[in-house]
Amino acid sequence: MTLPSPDGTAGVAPDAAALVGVALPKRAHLVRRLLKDPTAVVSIVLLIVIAAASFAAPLLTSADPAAPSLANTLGPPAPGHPLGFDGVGRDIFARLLYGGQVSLIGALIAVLVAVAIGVPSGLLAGYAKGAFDAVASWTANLTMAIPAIVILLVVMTALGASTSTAMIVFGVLMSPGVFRLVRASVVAVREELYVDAARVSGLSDARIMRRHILPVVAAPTIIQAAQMFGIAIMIQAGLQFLGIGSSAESSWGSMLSDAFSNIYVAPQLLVWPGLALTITVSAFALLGNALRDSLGATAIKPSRAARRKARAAKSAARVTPSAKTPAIVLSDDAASDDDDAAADAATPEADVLLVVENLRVAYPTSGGESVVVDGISLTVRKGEVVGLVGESGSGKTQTAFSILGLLPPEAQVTAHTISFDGRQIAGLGRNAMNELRGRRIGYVPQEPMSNLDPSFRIGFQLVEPMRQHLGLSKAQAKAKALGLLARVGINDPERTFAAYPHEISGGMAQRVLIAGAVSCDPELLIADEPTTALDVTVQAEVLDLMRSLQAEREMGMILVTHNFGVVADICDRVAVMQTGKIVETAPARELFANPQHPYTRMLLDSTLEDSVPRRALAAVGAAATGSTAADTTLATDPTTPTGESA
Ligand SMILES: Nc1ncnc2c1ncn2[C@@H]1O[C@H](COP(=O)(O)OP(=O)(O)OP(=O)(O)O)[C@@H](O)[C@H]1O
Repeated sequence: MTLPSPDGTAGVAPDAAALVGVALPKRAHLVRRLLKDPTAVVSIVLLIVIAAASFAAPLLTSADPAAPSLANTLGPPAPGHPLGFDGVGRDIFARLLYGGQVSLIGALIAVLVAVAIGVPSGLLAGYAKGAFDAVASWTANLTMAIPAIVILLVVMTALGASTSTAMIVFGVLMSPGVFRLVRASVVAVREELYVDAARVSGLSDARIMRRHILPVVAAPTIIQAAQMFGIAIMIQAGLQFLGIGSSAESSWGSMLSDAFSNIYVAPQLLVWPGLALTITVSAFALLGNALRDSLGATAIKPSRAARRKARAAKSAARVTPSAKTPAIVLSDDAASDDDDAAADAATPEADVLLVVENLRVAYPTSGGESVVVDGISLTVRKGEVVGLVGESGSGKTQTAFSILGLLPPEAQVTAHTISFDGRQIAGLGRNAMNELRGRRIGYVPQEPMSNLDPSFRIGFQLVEPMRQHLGLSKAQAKAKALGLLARVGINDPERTFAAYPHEISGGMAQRVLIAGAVSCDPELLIADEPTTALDVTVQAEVLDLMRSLQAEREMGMILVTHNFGVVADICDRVAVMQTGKIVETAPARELFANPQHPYTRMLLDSTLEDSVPRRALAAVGAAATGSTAADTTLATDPTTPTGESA
């Protein structure tokens, strides 16, 4: 007896696995594509005819499929009995039609049970991971390891020979296949940056699941369900053939059984149930294949290059914000240090927006721990732009993610304080952080393309957080989104609003993300290398946009960068990071004029050394950005070293 393989990659739906991570296209597109595929059309027509004939059986024949007649035993076709009689004189045509009902309903029961168990458990296990995932995966493996036929025999013996019971049990036995496939789909998609972005924008887990995860899970599940239908029909016929199941029911399996008992005298009895089974099962298999082709071809996937870039960015940062965030342990002297930090700011405390004091982030290693942020302190005032500068691996992103509460669960985070607008946010629960992220703290990521969900239009992705955080109606949120798109310099906001991410350029995508980040009027914006992934000609424009948005909204801003050109262009104050420590903090002008720390001098030297100042690209560009020629050179021609610091 064939059951779905444990990993969902062979057995019931070998090809469904290829669709892991692929979103379900719009229904109209799918139907149109299916109708263009002759295989799909033939299989759908066949299935409709079979289902219609089965369920219209009382209209098509007046014969009783279960009434034996010794006088008609193995009788030939007769008026009203077009296919003749079986070994006990029952009408074959009636049995064939009513048998179709039993087969289709039985298969439907099995598939519904498998999907009802497999989909929710797979979603939960893949999304939440942890203990539930471990227990569910273990249970699925165990269930797959037990021979289905043995379980069916035991259950049927204990509960009675009913086809429905057998199919419910079979559905339970098939559910691990669905579970594995759904779990794999969820695991694949939850690692996508656009899911991280949705989390950063403060969307709840339920919404992320419904909007971003479920559409991706739907495609492979539908394909697998089509394949499971065929298998369930075969299994059900097999059980009936073996005599397991109700003998009062007409079924294709029991017709086969009867045909085998009379194989030497009336071998033609095999033809009708054999044909019915072959055609129905083949139609389901062909439909599954056609669905796979249609879903695979129409699904909108991020380009390979975008995926490669996203992977590279992820492995460089090795940060995977997860649904679970590590608890931030507050040091005992939190209150007093909080005050100290605010005092350090040398401005009235009312101006202080963010205070980070003595933040430390470490990861367990085989030999102990690796400290990636080592006791840093940072203050951001209202309306101030603080640059966090340092070479690759110095801990900038880890610092930003600590503030956003997005470090992976294995991170060990301690801090005297992380306070936002006077409120301690270190160690806040997920819901409380969701209230802050996206609403009061915006985030602009490094990888514009990967942070937009490829299966949703731009407009939808902009509107959703505004509706959730600001309680706007659809129309209000759309109006605001269009205004924002225009504000961030997108020429045709309506067109971009209606576009999918693959239909816009990287520069436009970054503008869209900036629009999204400021859409709920945050007081603090954290921008993690927002121009790194962009073409140099677009970098200056995007920086200019960020600077003007920041000024007009008086947002505090942390700008993570390794580019001193960007710092010169936009930052009021700069904190220089080296191997997890802040080695120097100074107003930007002072830092450039008189760097104190040797590491800062080294970074500045390596940025400026030997670089030939270029003329501004065009007077318009310089005027637009308000930059000097030297600024433009710095901003567009960075030569900052990128070696991993120890
Ligand atoms: N999950 C993790 N486990 C162990 N180490 C990690 C993890 N995530 C990040 N790190 C390490 O933390 C250090 C700081 O990483 P971080 O991403 O903050 O650097 P960065 O200064 O932002 O660099 P870049 O400019 O390349 O993004 C790096 O050495 C990185 O390898």
